Amino acid sequence: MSDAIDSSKIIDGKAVAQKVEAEVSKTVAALKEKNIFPKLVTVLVGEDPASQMYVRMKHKACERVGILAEDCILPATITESELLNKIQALNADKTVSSILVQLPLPKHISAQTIMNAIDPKKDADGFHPFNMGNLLINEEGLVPCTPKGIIRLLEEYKIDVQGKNAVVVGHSNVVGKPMAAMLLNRNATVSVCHIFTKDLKSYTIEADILVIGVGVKHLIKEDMVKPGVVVFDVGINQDSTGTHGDVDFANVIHKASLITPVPGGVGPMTIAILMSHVVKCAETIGQ
Ligand SMILES: Nc1nc2c(c(=O)[nH]1)N[C@@H](CN(C=O)c1ccc(C(=O)N[C@@H](CCC(=O)O)C(=O)O)cc1)CN2
Repeated sequence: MSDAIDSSKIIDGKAVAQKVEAEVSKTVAALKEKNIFPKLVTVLVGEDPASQMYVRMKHKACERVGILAEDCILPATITESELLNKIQALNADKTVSSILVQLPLPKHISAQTIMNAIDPKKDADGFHPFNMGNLLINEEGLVPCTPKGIIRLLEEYKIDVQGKNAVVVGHSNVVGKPMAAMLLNRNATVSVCHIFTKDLKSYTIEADILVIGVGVKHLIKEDMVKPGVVVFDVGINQDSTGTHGDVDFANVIHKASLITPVPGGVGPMTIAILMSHVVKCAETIGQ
């Protein structure tokens, strides 16, 4: 049963993303004074409508903050070695500061092989093993954008992580694993749950901070969380009734102290942080 919603509990990802973008715009303007023109090339393989939409959103964000954006659209039939050649050409192109390969890739291409080929200095997504490795040893440089966005939201809402029980549901390279590392770097006690976890509720019920990104609509119910929990919902599930998160928002909000909505929570932060990473790449390589 869902009662009236207390909007003071809703984490406003759009507003924080705007704040991040305003910071990025200033840095971009300062870089341009020094003849450094940050440029992002997005590589999109195939015609997945969701991926097309995310790439469009990234280009629009580039436009808002003054970053140059270029599209590289490739057919789903491209071979892995052809795609590797394209990445190598972008690595060698001195006008390109960042390269982003939109995921998922078609099944015949190994995403990890492609990530490994991107120059780590141009890796705005933070997926290269060099950048992931640095994250693990608490040398956070270019790190995956979604978990970094969640860290920024924790900071903006002044939520101390140290000593808290943080539960991450999902163990992908894009969200779950880097999220766990970032929380561990901030001295949370971290549990990572996934599809093979027995008795998910026995973990989520202990969470002070709960992050979920598994793509199962409303997996997290009110009875699975404790009062006061802070919830970050990374799930995007589309159906005929609209876009839904992995959390049963209308009911869980009554137990939570803070919670991200879907849409308008974590998603906009992913893109804003990406913008900040493009600038970071440009600063590092001087282009
Ligand atoms: N190379 C990458 N591929 C993928 C990443 C990534 O970080 N790098 N993450 C996801 C998709 N993604 C960005 O690429 C992404 C997903 C969702 C949003 C977003 O803002 N969503 C909106 C809702 C949109 C809707 O209605 O469907 C929101 O939450 O408000 C931004 C980026 C996988 N691939």
